[in-house]
Amino acid sequence: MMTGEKMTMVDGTLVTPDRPVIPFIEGDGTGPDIWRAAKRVIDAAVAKAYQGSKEIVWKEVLAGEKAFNQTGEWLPQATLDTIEQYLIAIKGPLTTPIGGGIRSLNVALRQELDLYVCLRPVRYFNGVPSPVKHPEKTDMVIFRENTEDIYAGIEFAAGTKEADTLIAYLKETFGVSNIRFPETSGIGIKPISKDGTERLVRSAIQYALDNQRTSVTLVHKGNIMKYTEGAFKQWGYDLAEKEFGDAVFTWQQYDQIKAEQGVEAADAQQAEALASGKILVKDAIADIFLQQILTRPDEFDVIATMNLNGDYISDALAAQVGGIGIAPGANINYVTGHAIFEATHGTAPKYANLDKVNPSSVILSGTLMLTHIGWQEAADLITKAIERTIENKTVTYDFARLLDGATEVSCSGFADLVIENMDELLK
Ligand SMILES: NC(=O)C1=CN([C@@H]2O[C@H](COP(=O)(O)OP(=O)(O)OC[C@H]3O[C@@H](n4cnc5c(N)ncnc54)[C@H](OP(=O)(O)O)[C@@H]3O)[C@@H](O)[C@H]2O)C=CC1
Ligand SMILES: O=C(O)CCC(=O)C(=O)O
Ligand SMILES: [Mg+2]
Repeated sequence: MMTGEKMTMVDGTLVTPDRPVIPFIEGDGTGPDIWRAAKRVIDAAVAKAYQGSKEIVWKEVLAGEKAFNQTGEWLPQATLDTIEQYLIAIKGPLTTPIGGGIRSLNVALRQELDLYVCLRPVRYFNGVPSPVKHPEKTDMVIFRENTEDIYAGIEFAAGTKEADTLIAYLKETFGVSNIRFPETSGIGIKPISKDGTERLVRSAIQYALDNQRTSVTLVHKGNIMKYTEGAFKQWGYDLAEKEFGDAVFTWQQYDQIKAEQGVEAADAQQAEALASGKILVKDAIADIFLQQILTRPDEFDVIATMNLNGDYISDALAAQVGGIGIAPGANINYVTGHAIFEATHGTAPKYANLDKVNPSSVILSGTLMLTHIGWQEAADLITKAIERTIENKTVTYDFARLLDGATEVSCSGFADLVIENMDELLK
């Protein structure tokens, strides 16, 4: 049996041995198909980039249907303990039933390991069919808060003792009178904290600085949800100015200069700040943001937002660059070093075990993982090989159905071609 070593965090820096042990969760539905394909591509890229001097030692951990069938538990403690111990993991999608049954295992993993950033980069790959005229103008990186919001799962079904008690408490103690149908209302709670906002916005701005990005947009519905989403915006601006000082220029500063010195002075100071390379920290209300990412996507760069907005925005932006088949993601705690890499999409159950769907989202989540552990050469090799495979119009069904002259290949067939194209690139 192959032996490997644990990844470690030393003085805030991730240390990667040459043979790191990385736990993986296969996933439900199409998970096994796409995971098998992605694993082969990741292994091939590492082998080719480092000629055998580095290798990932995979360690399977169970979650979802496979875990339930084998252990009677959906998310065994042993899985959490193993990821906790080995720091980094990668997973296929896991099923969440609608309206009842178990709560999301995907969300549980993020909460249990306190993976507070959901990082979802959205970029265009040349040749991918897209519903917009200029998909290449979409190049954004979503920082979605991953532990709070309505997504925390604090909700009570209509007609239960808990819902009735909460509704009565709201009415009697706070004088709440606008629950339209109190007898038949379910109740959900939306916690948004200063701590949670600050660590998310801090990570987004730091990312923008480290990756030569130009702006960070705080996306919120703060006009309506004032003390949750509105507070997110306020805490975000305050954090930017307090912790990043001269490295940023905010719209809050712009408004202040405008109020004190007029619009021309504000425009001039903003122009000067941006010309000197400062990051612009701005905000957008979520509804107009969803219009503007379509009408003027080049005005947005890094996006910082709360959990539910981030969920919607991820799929909307993925569509602009060709769909969910090519949308990678990572759940990260930058302080402890824990991270779980996973596609943006779900289990697509109707395609399970057909060897059909696009494995790119999990493969590209693998490149995020390789970048995260410092193996950039292997990550770049995969990205270039995917670019070439798509340019050759050898694509899975999702792209083939929209692309004239395309050759449709299977999930595993796409992985084969990506691996072949790595060899071509290395010639
Ligand atoms: N992080 C996770 O593990 C996530 C889990 N889920 C869970 O997944 C389950 C199914 O969710 P659902 O809402 O149907 O969303 P899915 O993302 O699973 O699928 C929706 C549609 O997206 C397209 N699609 C998804 N994956 C691929 C792929 N790899 N290649 C090409 N096209 C793809 C398919 O479109 P088409 O029909 O047009 O071919 C599919 O029917 C639910 O239980 C949900 O809770 C959902 C999101 C994230
Ligand atoms: O956990 C789930 O089932 C859905 C989660 C989701 O859609 C997401 O995180 O993007
Ligand atoms: Mg989603």
